Amino acid sequence: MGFSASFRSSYCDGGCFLKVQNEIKDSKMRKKFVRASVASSIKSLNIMEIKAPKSEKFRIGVLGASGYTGSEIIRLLANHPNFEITLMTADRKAGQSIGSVFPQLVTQDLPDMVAVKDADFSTVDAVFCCLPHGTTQLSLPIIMSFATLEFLITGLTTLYQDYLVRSTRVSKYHHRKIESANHIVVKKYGSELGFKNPKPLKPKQSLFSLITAHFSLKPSSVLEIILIHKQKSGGGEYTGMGFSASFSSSYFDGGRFLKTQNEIKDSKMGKKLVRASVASSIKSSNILEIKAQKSENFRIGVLGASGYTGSEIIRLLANHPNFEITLMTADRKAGQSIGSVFPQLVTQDLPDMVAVKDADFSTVDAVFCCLPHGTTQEIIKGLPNNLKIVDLSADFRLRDVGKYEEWYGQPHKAPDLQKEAVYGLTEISRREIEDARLVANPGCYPTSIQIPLIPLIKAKLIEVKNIIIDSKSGVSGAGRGAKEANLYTEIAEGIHSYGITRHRHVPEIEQGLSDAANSEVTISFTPHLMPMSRGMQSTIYVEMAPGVSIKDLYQHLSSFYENEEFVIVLKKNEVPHTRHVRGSNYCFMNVFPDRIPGRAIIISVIDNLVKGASGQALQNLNLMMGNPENMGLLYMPLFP
Ligand SMILES: NC(=O)C1=CN([C@@H]2O[C@H](COP(=O)(O)OP(=O)(O)OC[C@H]3O[C@@H](n4cnc5c(N)ncnc54)[C@H](OP(=O)(O)O)[C@@H]3O)[C@@H](O)[C@H]2O)C=CC1
Ligand SMILES: CC(=O)N[C@@H](CCC(=O)OP(=O)(O)O)C(=O)O
Repeated sequence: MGFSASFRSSYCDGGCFLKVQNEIKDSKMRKKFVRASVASSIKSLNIMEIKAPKSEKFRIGVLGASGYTGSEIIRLLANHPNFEITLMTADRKAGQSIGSVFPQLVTQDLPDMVAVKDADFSTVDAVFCCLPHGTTQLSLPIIMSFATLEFLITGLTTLYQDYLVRSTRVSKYHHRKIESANHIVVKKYGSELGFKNPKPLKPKQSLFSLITAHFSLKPSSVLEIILIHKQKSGGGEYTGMGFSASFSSSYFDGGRFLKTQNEIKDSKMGKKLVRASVASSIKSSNILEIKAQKSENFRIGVLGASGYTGSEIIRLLANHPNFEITLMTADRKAGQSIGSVFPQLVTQDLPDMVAVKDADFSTVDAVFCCLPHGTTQEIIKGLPNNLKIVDLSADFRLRDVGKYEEWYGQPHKAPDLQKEAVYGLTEISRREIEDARLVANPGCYPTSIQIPLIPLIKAKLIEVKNIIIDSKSGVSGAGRGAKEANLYTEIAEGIHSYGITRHRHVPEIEQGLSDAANSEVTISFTPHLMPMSRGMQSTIYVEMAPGVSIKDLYQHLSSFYENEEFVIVLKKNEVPHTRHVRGSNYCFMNVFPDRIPGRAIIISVIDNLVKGASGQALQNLNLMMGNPENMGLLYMPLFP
């Protein structure tokens, strides 16, 4: 699978993208090639219905789920197509839910953690053992005592390797395990050394000594050893996985594990249901063979690909099943490759960036416009009018052209287009966005503020006077352009307010809140720059309407956003943190009583580059192109 990330399912039937459950049920999907990666956390769509039956899944246990490597396994498996977590253990935190221990995983529907001694290993086919060394040896016998479990363990602790590999006292049971393995993969520092058809171990000989002798390695070598066993039930085989970040891809053809290119080619995979986790960046594999046809994709342009929001679009689209980037523009960096401008994207096979004036827009169906405000109106005016456009700049957000000129200090260069633009706060304006050609993606501060306030104002639960908003942003909010004010020395080790009473997001926020209230709303808004690269928090102080309680606000927000994929009202008293939404499209929020009677404090957090910009933009383009709204967006937050 791709890096750190999330896959969504795409179901393609002869090039026609399937939207509704019935279409999918009626399609020939079960016989045809399908490029599917199934997310486990889809709430609002009917995709659950078309998930493969449970019997096709492997049930996974995570021992030590309350630790960092355990939670990273959970993050990665959130989008794994056929590994489903059915058991999680913890020690001090046994009995707790994953969301209470790792709020960034609150969206995952998982069992509570139990103590290892209480775990029922008959509910799993494989385990990731993420326990501290010194405890692992004690835990493994408990697991191994379940004879029915044809288990495979990827040791995340050195001690596990000690136990299975270095120990001179390999038990008969382990001898049997090793000998029955029909393939052993040995890795050193991530590189595969190979090692097939293991020779039988002599009594008391450790596997480690066998391997080090075989490869002439020093006895001190640290190796990762993966045993591949034939699976007793189901007739297939399964493979172990590497250390938490390196997943092996699995190709199943009628339950059979495909190993070589020829086997893949010769298989009936082209006609059968294939559940594949497709890596975009694995060069050595032949996954490209089974990627969906290019013609089934929408061709996407990214204008301003060399900026922060542009590169975030590229990161998100790397795992999007039917949006393919065919055009990218830059200004100063025109002519360069994406890998030279953003080395973290070097694995992406993308066209070089060109200047907007040299771009061939006949090669795209839709564009994300990630340009500075002030440059965007003219550029969008010049685009072919069959293109769908999501504009991330502020140039089309204000309906009142006069207000734009007043707050942005320049004339509006495309007032006609302004009439057509739909303001893209997805959860609020979904219907209009679906039919729009040009969507003005909201600013990051306005997103974090309007998501909690609009439902409360519409329901008349809060007063519209005296709304005080204190917001804080990471520095990426200011873009990648070099500015003295954004030097490390200017922003590290301190915070400061800016744009007090005159920040250009004021009219945008007031526009949205006034629409909700059906009357003019004026706010107090003070943004702050924080010494962090991403993240945004808005702390909002409001006066409740007469007779309204905190409970009413909480209940209304909870029910308003109950079926929303990306807006999460946390449990009572839980404080939203920016670090719990980092890299994801989630908005976490909560409501707290103020000490002043009748007032409430609302806190909402987003990642300014994702829900505050590129993630919401992708949500919008998904809607405009008829995709499920969450497609390509189920990246779990990156924490720590
Ligand atoms: N950063 C954030 O958190 C958010 C930003 N936004 C908005 O999204 C837009 C993009 O922001 P961001 O990515 O941060 O900005 P960056 O400054 O990081 O990137 C700007 C991009 O536009 C290109 N560009 C600059 N000037 C011109 C021009 N005159 N003609 C054509 N291309 C040009 C740059 O090319 P080159 O690198 O070659 O100079 C670069 O690709 C802005 O309007 C911003 O306000 C919205 C929400 C949040
Ligand atoms: C930290 C920082 O400088 N943030 C930007 C807002 C980023 C954003 O969302 O602005 P757009 O309206 O351009 O989309 C600012 O205050 O101007």
